[in-house]
Amino acid sequence: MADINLSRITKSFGDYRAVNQVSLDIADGEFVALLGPSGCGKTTLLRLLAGFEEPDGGVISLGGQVVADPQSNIMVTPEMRNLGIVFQSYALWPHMSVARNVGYPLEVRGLGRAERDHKIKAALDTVALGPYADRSPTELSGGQRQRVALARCLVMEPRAVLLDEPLANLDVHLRETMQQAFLDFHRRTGATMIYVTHDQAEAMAMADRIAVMDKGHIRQMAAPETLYREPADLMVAGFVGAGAVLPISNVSITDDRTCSVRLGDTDVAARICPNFVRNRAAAHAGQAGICLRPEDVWVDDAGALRGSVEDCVYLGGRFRLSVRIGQDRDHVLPVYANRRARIGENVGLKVSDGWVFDRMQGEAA
Ligand SMILES: Nc1ncnc2c1ncn2[C@@H]1O[C@H](COP(=O)(O)OP(=O)(O)OP(=O)(O)O)[C@@H](O)[C@H]1O
Repeated sequence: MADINLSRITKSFGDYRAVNQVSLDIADGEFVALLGPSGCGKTTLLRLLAGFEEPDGGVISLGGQVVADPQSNIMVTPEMRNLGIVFQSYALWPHMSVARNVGYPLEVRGLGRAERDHKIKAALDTVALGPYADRSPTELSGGQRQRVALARCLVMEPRAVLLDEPLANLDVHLRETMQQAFLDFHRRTGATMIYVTHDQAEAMAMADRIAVMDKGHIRQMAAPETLYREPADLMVAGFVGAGAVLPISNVSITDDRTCSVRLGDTDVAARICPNFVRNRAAAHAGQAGICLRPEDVWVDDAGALRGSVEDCVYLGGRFRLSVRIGQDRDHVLPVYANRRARIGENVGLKVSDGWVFDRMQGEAA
């Protein structure tokens, strides 16, 4: 397997820049998710990596080999890049058995029967489909078909595996099972994996790091827990995880890591984004925002932050409320509670943590 480096990659379709100056370093064996809303450029970036699209500018390297560099007229074809690709449609041949589907790329390469059979068996065992070798793909469930597609990509011993929304066609229950199958596959093979999705829960559950994309740019690339706890900007804060971002005007910076924020009639201690500390002006220009996650806000009768309950959903073990707060009641916070609340009920809230950042950060991008 190989590391992957993208340096200032740009790709336009007509006047539209689908991928804009994207740089990424992915380590050998890493599982990276490309996450972002529809049309943000995820698939285009994957196609550029695979060699189905040629960049307008920038350099792509796989395992130290430059595979695309328009300035030097380098464009290595998809076949020569040796990448495994798994799409949401499984692209299996219905008239071939599972084993033949998996072994077909080896047949095309001209490998002998014995070597092929050995590799097919190993690949099917990796995705726990050994006993299904003689079946037709039409006799398999959607999840099993996707595992055949994974095995087919594994027999080629690719430098990396690219996955484009591979679970999009599966129902919710099967998606969870398959997430585990992908994780097992990653652990067993140590493959470098790049996984495109617009589903943040899927990305959070599987990836070592997530690159959040928006309008052709990478907004932030970090471990899932860092994206969740320390989003770099408003887009990331809103896209990753449940929570709310409230505009705030009264921020007292305590030190490089913490500050105190006025929320309603109460002061809340919060963590602070390093960019924000450097750009203290943001605090005074009305650009500051606080990101509050539901687990950091609790209903407490003694809480000085007051609001009215708009919604109450039982999650098993606890309730999730939507509480409207603010002088003009113009913000809604997702909040956890131990008891059911009435719609319209006036409740007190306690805030145990928050993340303060510049809401305008990256807006010009
Ligand atoms: N071949 C093409 N010709 C013209 N425009 C294209 C082409 N491919 C992609 N685009 C445009 O580039 C932008 C990015 O598309 P892309 O498919 O990369 O987005 P995405 O993030 O994968 O979206 P989705 O999650 O909906 O698949 C979109 O606005 C799309 O319409």
